[in-house]
Amino acid sequence: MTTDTSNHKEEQHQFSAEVERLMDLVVHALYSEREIFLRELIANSADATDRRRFEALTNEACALPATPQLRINIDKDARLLTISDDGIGMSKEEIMQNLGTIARSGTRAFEKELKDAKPEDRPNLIGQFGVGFYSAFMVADKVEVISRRAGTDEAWSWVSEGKGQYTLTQATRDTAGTTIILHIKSDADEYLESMRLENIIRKWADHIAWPIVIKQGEEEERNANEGTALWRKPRSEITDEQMDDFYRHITHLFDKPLATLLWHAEGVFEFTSLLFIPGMISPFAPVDQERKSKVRLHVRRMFITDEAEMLPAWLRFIQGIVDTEDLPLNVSREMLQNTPVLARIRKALTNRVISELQKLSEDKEKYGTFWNLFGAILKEGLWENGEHSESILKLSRFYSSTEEGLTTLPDYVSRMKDGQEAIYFLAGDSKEILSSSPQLEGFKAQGIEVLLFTDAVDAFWPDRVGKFSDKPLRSITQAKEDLEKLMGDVEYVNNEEEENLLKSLKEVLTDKVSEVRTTQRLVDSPVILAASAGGPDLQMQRLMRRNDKTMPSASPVLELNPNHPWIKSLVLKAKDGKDISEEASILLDLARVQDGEMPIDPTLFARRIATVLTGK
Ligand SMILES: Nc1ncnc2c1ncn2[C@@H]1O[C@H](COP(=O)(O)OP(=O)(O)OP(=O)(O)O)[C@@H](O)[C@H]1O
Repeated sequence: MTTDTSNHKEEQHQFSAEVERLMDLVVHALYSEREIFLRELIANSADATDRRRFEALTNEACALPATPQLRINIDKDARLLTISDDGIGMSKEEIMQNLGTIARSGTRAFEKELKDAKPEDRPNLIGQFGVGFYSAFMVADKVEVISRRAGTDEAWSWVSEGKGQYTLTQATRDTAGTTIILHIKSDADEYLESMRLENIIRKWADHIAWPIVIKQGEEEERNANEGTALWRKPRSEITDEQMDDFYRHITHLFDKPLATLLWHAEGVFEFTSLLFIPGMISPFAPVDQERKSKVRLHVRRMFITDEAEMLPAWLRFIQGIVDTEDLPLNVSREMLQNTPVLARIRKALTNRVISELQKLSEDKEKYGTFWNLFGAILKEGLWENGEHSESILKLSRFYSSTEEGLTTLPDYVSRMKDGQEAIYFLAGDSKEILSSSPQLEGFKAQGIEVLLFTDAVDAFWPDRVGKFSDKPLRSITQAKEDLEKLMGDVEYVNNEEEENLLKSLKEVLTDKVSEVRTTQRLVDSPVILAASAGGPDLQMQRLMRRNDKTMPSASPVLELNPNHPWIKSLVLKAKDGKDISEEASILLDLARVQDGEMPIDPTLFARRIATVLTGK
């Protein structure tokens, strides 16, 4: 492979300012770990080869050579380290785009993470921010890239010393692919030693499915990776370190997995899967809107796609790979959607993951960590209310009004009181708001446990699922009759003066509440909101309104505690024919605030309170 620049004009280009800053960061912050440049370049070459194989499915002009390889060549005298692949290559525009600008803008985020990360975690940040290529400048004072896009005849050479600018020249390359030539720095001799490079490859790139061959001077070419994909080995032959490295490689995370599942399925259909429950949430999760499983599908070790949705969306926190023998290498997109083989693998995987979670749940501490990270996602499966609902319900953990820490539904059921027919819950924004909510007062007084639902999805799934072990799930904001029943028939009849207050309040709040009534469920609080008869749970309505401001809502019921001194004084005020409209508004706003909602008009609310406190 030669660079023929004699007949071609050189073009000078400036790096974007972000690239320069990043290069500087990468080169300096990671200097002590500079061997990872090789991992990054090999990963890029392997990705490029995967992409070419995939593109060849629909475009014959991109077909791979018979034995695609990643080649590493060492020329000690010239101090050159060359990494060359048969990958997809880059056009001139792609070179400028990929090696001159930053795809994922985030220099500042990168800088911050680098500063916060422990030194041993820093190398993994590189992959995460997509700045791997620039790590070449840790060991090279000049880098040349010669690339020819598959399906084209044109090759381009990119050359840079990593300082502000690069040059582009038209070049020649016999076949499609990319060659990267590193002019090794004077203090980086070690990277001109084949043994050293082989060690790095064994450490970082052993799982790369494409053969990596290494050649030094006149020496024989040697295979540097075992070419056995890690997941194909028995667990006993994989060290924990290799496993953790592989986890970081495919997840782009920088911790250790919470749980690892290596499964060689044999029988009717054969596949291997290596799945991880991450120990952290990806920093990109909040911007990653795609609610889909990204588990990678391989066929006979070759990467095919990460869009085959190998697991249901509610297991999308699981990462890893599935490798099967039962599909052709040139599997088409359509096939990915329709083939019964994949449907069966998906089903088997889902069942296996669920049983793995059941196992994990025996370790209370670990499962607690898992639950805090991913419980909310898992519960989305309840909303689907499919065949796995029962299992997910058993795997679910909840806070409770009476128990320390997290509890389970079976445990709740075992604690249910005589005569208690339903499983009661209260949904809201946080455990703190919920555990001191006046909504609980009546149930507490009756010694009834209430589960505290704190995830947004909790406002929705109970309606879908309906019951657990034949016990209906019921929000206490909809449980007026239940509570009355539990309290026995101590029916409270309003006196005429109380009726009068209720009527006046209803007149003032006419368009904001559906009803004003007294309640016996409050002990210490004067007022509370309840769902209107047959209406949806209050938290569900709140969440829907937060999403869509124009959402019409069912007006709630305002319930008063007739035994509370403030309500008693209002009864008298109304009896004397005095204006109670200010108090009416305050009552409603207080009830809203208790549930973690805003007053209808916060400023007016503040003013009203100030006025009342001033005694005017
Ligand atoms: N050998 C190669 N063949 C083809 N394209 C390449 C090659 N090396 C790099 N590129 C292109 O340059 C881009 C930038 O590479 P870089 O290593 O900086 O980041 P990345 O690969 O996108 O991110 P990450 O390091 O997280 O994988 C790649 O996305 C790819 O498009």
